[in-house]
Amino acid sequence: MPSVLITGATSGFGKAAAQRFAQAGWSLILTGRRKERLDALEKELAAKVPVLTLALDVRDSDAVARELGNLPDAFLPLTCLINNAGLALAPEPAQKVALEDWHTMIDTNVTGLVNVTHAALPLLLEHGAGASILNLGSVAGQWPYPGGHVYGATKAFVQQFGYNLRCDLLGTGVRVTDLAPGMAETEFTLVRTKGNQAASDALYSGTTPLQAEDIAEQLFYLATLPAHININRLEIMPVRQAWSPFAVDRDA
Ligand SMILES: NC(=O)C1=CN([C@@H]2O[C@H](COP(=O)(O)OP(=O)(O)OC[C@H]3O[C@@H](n4cnc5c(N)ncnc54)[C@H](OP(=O)(O)O)[C@@H]3O)[C@@H](O)[C@H]2O)C=CC1
Ligand SMILES: O=CCS(=O)(=O)O
Repeated sequence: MPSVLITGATSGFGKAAAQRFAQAGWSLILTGRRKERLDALEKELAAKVPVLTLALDVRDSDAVARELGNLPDAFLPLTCLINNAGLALAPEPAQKVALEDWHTMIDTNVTGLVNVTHAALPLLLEHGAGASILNLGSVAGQWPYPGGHVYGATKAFVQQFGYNLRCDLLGTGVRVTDLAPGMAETEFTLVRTKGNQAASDALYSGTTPLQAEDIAEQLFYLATLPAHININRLEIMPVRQAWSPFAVDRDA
C-alpha cells in the first residue's frame, strides 16, 4: 500500500490532500500543530485507510527528526512527501512589517520544509523509483507583488531547493516537484491577516478562486504519474487571476 506524509494536514490543501489520497487507498501520515484537528481527521479517515497523526511543529528540527525517524514499518517505505505546511504574514509593505513576522515565515516555509525533507529523504530513497517530494511553492515565488517581500522569497527558495534536490537525487528514482498555486480559498488569508475574517472574505468574494480540492487533485496526479516522469514545476492559477502591468512612480 503506498504511503504519503502530509505536513499541514489540519487545514486547506493538506486536509483536502489527506481526503483525496485516502479515497485512493493510500496510508496517511498526517502532521500539523493543532492536535484536535488531526484527531478529527483521523476519526474521519481511519475507517478507510491506516492513519498516523503526528502533532508537531515543522520548525522543531529535533521533534521532526525524532518522529520521522521512528515511523511504524507499516507506513514504510514512504511513497510521497507533501511539504505543504506554510504561511504568509504581514501583507503590508516591507517597511511596515515586524521583523518577527519575517522570521516566522522563514522559519516555517524554509527551515521547516528543510527539516522535514532532511528527515524524510532516507525513507523516500528506500522506496526509490516512483517516490515523490511535492513541495508547495507559490506564484509568489516567481512573480513579485507589493506585500510579497519575504513570503515570495521563501517560495523562491522552495523552487530552487527542489531543482537542486533533483540534481542530487538523479539516479535514485525519487522525483521532486514545485507545485505553485495562485489564489486559493483556504485559511491562508485568515492567517496572513492575523484573524481578519472580513479581509479574507473580501479577497475571495466576487471571483472564483481555486479551492483546496483543486490542489489536492493536482497533488494526487503528480504522485501517481508513471515513475519515469518528473514534472519540475507546475504553476496553477484560477482563470479569473492574471498579472498586472509594471508600476511606475511619477512626479505629482
Ligand atoms: N491558499 C493560497 O492561496 C496558496 C497557498 N500556498 C501554500 O500552500 C500551503 C498550504 O496553504 P493553505 O492550505 O492555503 O493554508 P492553510 O492556512 O489553510 O493551511 C496551512 C497549514 O500549514 C500548517 N502549518 C503552519 N505552520 C506550521 C508549523 N509551524 N508547523 C506545522 N504545520 C504548520 C497549518 O497547521 P497548524 O496551524 O495546525 O500547525 C495548516 O495545516 C502553504 O505552504 C502556502 O504557502 C501556495 C499558493 C497559494
Ligand atoms: O501563495 C499564495 C498565493 S498569493 O497570495 O501569493 O497570490
